[in-house]
Amino acid sequence: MPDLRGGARRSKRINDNQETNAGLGTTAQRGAATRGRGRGRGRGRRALNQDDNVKPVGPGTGGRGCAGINLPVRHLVEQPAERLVAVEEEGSTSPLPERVQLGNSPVYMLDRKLGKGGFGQVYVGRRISGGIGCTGADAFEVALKFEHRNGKGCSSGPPYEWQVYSTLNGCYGLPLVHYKGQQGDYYILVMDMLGPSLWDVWNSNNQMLTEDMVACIAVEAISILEQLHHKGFVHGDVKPENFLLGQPGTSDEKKLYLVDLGLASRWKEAASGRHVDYDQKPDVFRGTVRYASVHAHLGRTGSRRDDLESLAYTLIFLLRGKLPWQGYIGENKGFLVSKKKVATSPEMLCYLCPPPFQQFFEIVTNMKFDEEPNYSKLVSLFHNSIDFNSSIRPIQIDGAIKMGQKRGRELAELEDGVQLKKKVRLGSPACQWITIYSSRNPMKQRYHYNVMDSRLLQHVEKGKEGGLYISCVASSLNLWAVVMDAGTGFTSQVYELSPIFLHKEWIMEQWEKNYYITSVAGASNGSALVVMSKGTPYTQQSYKVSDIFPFKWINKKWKEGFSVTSMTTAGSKWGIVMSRNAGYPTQVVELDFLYPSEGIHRRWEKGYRITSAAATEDQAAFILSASKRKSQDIMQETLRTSAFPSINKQTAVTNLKADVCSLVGCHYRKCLGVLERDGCSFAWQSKGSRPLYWAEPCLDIFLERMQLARLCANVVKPTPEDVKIC
Ligand SMILES: Nc1ncnc2c1ncn2[C@@H]1O[C@H](COP(=O)(O)OP(=O)(O)OP(=O)(O)O)[C@@H](O)[C@H]1O
Repeated sequence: MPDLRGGARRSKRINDNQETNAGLGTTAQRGAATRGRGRGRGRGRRALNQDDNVKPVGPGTGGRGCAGINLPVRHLVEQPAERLVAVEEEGSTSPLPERVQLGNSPVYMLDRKLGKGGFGQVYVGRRISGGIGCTGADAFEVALKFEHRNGKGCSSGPPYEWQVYSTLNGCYGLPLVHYKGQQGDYYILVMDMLGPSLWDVWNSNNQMLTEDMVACIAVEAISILEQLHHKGFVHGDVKPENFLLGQPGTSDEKKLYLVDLGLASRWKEAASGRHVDYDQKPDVFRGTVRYASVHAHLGRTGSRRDDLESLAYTLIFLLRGKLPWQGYIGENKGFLVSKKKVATSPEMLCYLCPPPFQQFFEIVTNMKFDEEPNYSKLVSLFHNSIDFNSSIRPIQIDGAIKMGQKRGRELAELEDGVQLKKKVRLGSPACQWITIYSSRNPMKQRYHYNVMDSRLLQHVEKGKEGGLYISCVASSLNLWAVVMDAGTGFTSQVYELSPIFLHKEWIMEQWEKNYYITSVAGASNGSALVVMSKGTPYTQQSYKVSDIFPFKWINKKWKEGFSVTSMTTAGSKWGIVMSRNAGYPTQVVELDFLYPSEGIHRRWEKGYRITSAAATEDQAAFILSASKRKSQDIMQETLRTSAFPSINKQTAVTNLKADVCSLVGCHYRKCLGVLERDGCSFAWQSKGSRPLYWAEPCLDIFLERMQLARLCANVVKPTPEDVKIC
């Protein structure tokens, strides 16, 4: 994941972060290319093209928080990645106005500084005359938030936060905004003045808060978020610095407020009331690295679950004084932090915290993208930590009390709910095969696995004799898995097993002969198996080797009309092959530390199907494509197993409980299942809810093998009409 690691480096070394291209062309043009002159990517060129356009931007560079200061990375949705990087210095050195008057507002004199974030500076504004009370439009002191017109949030006009405040003004738990306008070089918000932030309180309390206090913060923060979510927004930057108490010495001094709506976004569309669509853009990060949800690190569209996950980190931080991912520095800080978040089990994270905090964390990290949080259930978790009948509390919990009518009942239901859900963060990595099965017309197919280098030729030659071509290759523990089948449409095929990942000279030689890469696998020792075929629809091809998942490069090539057609890894290196005319009008990527089950299901629902997959020890990436054909017609399922899913493993189809992946076997565009015995293979597939089978070479063998197949989940004995003889 390039942007999480934040730093594909420019490289002149062959096979390191290199992009190599090929296309159909004349011999003369090819000649030019091999002499290293051709850089064009248009038709007719085959040129070596070092990639000089992948630069570090995004989550990895995003979390630039200095020690103690957690500055957010902010941008508007859909802005290009290049514009996402937070700049810490103030937008300008223009002096702030000494007096502020916006429209018909009172005149305020600038007084002491209240705080400063990555985007604005906040000062006390004291009315030069009149004023009553501490809050409200007539208050004699207000908070003035200044953002310079050249500041990073104001490139296209007033800060985005203004729009959000316009919609949300008056929402429970948010400070009231009384005036807004531009004066000189500054956009200025006039709002109620508040007191110290939870960060300040934590700091002045020996960097530790009591359970009682944090439990009160928890329930009140949940109720504030509920109100905000109810209005259709998510906050997007929940952290101790953004929770403020009321002014000291006033009746609001123990009241909790949430400030800074600069990263707020809609989870619900204003017009239709529908939940916004799921998407993942791995080069987009919004939030503050220390408290951001893992989904936010991965560039997924923000939704209600993300605010709650950030709240969980906030609470644990206030209680324990530290989070396990503090202390990372450098340009890949974002990647390291998100990796650590996934690798930290709830038990480790909540060590020494009272049980409700762990339960809260487990519930919110289990939530689906569009799941409606059960706020009152979440509040009820802290029921035993707070004396709801006492009026003396470290933090007012008026909001939580109002919403808490159902607490008793919810608490009982909660017990089951917590236990039923599976854990998403195991804290330890696992090693898995991920096999992708797609329905398609009957055809002959064969697979070999645990193949040593020296045995590869023998298997491939045998398949070739039977008219099969390699359709898919993968590697585990330096052994190869090869799928060969009769339905590839290839007319000729070559392959090379090379100690180099990927062997450019050989690939370019084959490109010269009009072969295109059709599958590729890298082993952990760095060697690679590259298969190149004739008879593909491709007209041009380009590949890239990178130390990080090269999303930016992929994105760039998508815009040039290429699609990802093969993908693999060797150790931590990625190898991506992209081709023109692959027949995929659109592609999306799912990238995660775990198998991204929810994302894949959401993409499936939208008609995408997995067409490439690869994984390093840290990350798994899936490319899903919308096909020109109705891709909804192709059924697809994935299988995760600890060993290659050979016959015996078929029984485990629905019983797998594995969660973390680090190996990928990709077996796609094929049948739903493949069984093989005595050199013969047969496949089963299901159509709709009714299973359909075919077998070769004859029905008897098929039926005998069904004894095995019947062990498979969802497989029933076929009726004669179901059976087609090949
Ligand atoms: N209404 C207020 N009353 C008192 N202090 C405030 C108020 N609003 C903000 N502050 C102080 O100013 C700081 C910065 O404000 P805010 O978070 O809105 O700015 P920002 O630049 O958008 O911050 P960030 O970098 O977190 O996005 C807050 O952390 C807080 O300490």
